[in-house]
Amino acid sequence: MSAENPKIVFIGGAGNMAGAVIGGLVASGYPADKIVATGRDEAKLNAFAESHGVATSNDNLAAIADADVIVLSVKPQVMRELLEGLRPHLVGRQPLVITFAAGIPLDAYHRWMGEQLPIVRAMPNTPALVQTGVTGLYADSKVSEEQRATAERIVGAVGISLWVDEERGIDQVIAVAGSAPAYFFQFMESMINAASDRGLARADAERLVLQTALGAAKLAVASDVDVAQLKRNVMSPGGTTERAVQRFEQGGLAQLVADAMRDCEERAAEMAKELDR
Ligand SMILES: NC(=O)C1=CN([C@@H]2O[C@H](COP(=O)(O)OP(=O)(O)OC[C@H]3O[C@@H](n4cnc5c(N)ncnc54)[C@H](OP(=O)(O)O)[C@@H]3O)[C@@H](O)[C@H]2O)C=CC1
Ligand SMILES: O=C(O)[C@@H]1CCC=N1
Repeated sequence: MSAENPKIVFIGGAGNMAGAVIGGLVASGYPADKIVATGRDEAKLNAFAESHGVATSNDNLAAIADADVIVLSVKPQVMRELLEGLRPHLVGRQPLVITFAAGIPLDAYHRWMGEQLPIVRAMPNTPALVQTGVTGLYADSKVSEEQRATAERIVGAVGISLWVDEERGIDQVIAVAGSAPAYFFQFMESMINAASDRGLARADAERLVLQTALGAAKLAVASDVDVAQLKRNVMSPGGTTERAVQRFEQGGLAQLVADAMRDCEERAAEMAKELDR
């Protein structure tokens, strides 16, 4: 493996998640000529090559032939068929494999792909595209320290990362980070719709809501105090914010969020069970 910049082949590379990571990697200065994105849809691949400056291919086998790192980023439901096709071409080889898929345990990859392979489960999120991603990482003892460092370096180029000690930790990362951009988008969407229903021009509502979300997140990251205190700092006694926050509390927002996160985590475990049916 080229220690400096390993050749990374993203299978499913023009999809949402891998596309975001590739976009963030290239923007971080990772050489585009060390990245290949594969897929099946030629038009989509051509558009991706054009916009990201990386090589693309509809031939997974040719693409992985000299790969140092293979990133798996297809939907979980098509993973098994994909990997059983790759397996004969990986005999005697040990590229580092990194998988983004939710709900597929490491032992399934070893069964489908080859027991010898070093495999890292990574759970990124789409803000990787703007290098503000979060990635949970899990590996077993087949993965060397050097390979762990390589995985960490790749995802580290698109945001922060966190190793979890147990595989179940990846499902917790899904609930709190992998799926979570969608929670915030949903909240923003609801605010934009409500403001627009109340007569604010939609474009203005969008601008104000997005900037407020960005400002709140930046402030929380930069601040020494916790988010509960930052919330209180906005709430004047008897004022407007207090009234809005009371409405959230009466509506059970905290419990609703906790239930949604539990559902998310449980779905990951359920997906793992579905593999064996
Ligand atoms: N989206 C997200 O926010 C996150 C997703 N993930 C995980 O990432 C993985 C990908 O999800 P996501 O990006 O959303 O899905 P997408 O459907 O956007 O991307 C999957 C890509 O896989 C390609 N593909 C399908 N079959 C093959 C094949 N046989 N060979 C090569 N490419 C193939 C598709 O390309 P084509 O159309 O050309 O077939 C498609 O572009 C999933 O396993 C998901 O669990 C993890 C964290 C967050
Ligand atoms: O919804 C999903 O299953 C994937 C995994 C995390 C985000 N998207």
